[in-house]
Amino acid sequence: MHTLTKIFSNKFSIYGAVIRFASSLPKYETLTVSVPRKNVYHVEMSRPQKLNTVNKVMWGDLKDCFRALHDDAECRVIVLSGQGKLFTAGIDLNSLIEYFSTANDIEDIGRRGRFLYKYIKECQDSISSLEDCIKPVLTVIHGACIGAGVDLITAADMRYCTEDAWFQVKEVEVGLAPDVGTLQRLPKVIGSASIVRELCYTARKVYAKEALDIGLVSKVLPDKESAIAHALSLAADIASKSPVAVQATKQNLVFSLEKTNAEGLEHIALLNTVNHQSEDLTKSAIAMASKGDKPEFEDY
Ligand SMILES: CC/C=C\C=C\CC(=O)SCCNC(=O)CCNC(=O)[C@H](O)C(C)(C)COP(=O)(O)OP(=O)(O)OC[C@H]1O[C@@H](n2cnc3c(N)ncnc32)[C@H](O)[C@@H]1OP(=O)(O)O
Repeated sequence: MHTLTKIFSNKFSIYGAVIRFASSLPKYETLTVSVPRKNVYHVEMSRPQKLNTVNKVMWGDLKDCFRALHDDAECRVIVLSGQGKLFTAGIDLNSLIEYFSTANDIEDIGRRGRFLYKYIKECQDSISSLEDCIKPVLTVIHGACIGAGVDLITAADMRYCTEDAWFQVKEVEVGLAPDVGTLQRLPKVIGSASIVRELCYTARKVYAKEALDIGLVSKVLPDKESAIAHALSLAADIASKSPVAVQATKQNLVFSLEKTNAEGLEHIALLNTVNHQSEDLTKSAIAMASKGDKPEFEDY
């Protein structure tokens, strides 16, 4: 057997798959990032002992991580999951209490309002970083996905869950109206205003089978291991395609959510005015026409 392993500065390649050394990956206190497949990045919420609850540090880490991956040319697809017994139990209620108590210490209503507004906007930015990231984000949900978890997964591109998974828009039960994305994105994800309102007003749990029936998830897998394997395999398939084409597709899908068809069409026409000149298109077309090998694409 000839030598198939090449050493680079911060990555190595085995059988053509470039794997980054863990030491060269970004580090976060509440997230773990790995590269299990070529160009596929796995982000895991890693506060299992705290049920992956979203505290102040995790709000910041999520935003920093997805912004970094947006700019990382080697990263083409991201899989997001949670370590431990469940995906996430939502916002860390202790950090929520701390935040309210800090707000209450501010005497003036105007200044208190400014403080609260800034906090909500920071949390919104953190969730929106998944949608703003130009790389497709697949989520794998096991156990429970509560409150802020629903905000998080609805900002992602695709959702897969395990048979034991359940989802809960729990905010009204803790005296809040959801304010970091669920009310905006869930209706677009599941398409039934009636079901969205029922879930948001009652805070009832949605179990895996119903989640599949209403289109919240694309597929239910038996357990976490098979769900992660399924997501990684899909991610690897997407990562093997032209990153120019995949990323323009996400950009235009996200843009078109808020726009008329005419505006969406104009946007993709402008994007493709540039992208039709990409070598990816030529490579793909030649491979298709000649029934040749699957093309390899440069990082983007
Ligand atoms: C600007 C605002 C932005 C975003 C707002 C988002 C709103 C939300 O996210 S609302 C949803 C908040 N989350 C919850 O209400 C979940 C509460 N937890 C539970 O219902 C349960 O813990 C469970 C997730 C169903 C798991 O149950 P179980 O397996 O029986 O474990 P427990 O014994 O209940 O919990 C273990 C341990 O974790 C602590 N904990 C659980 N959830 C939270 C939480 N969200 N925040 C902080 N701590 C949490 C729980 O108190 C236990 O702690 P011990 O010290 O071990 O007792």
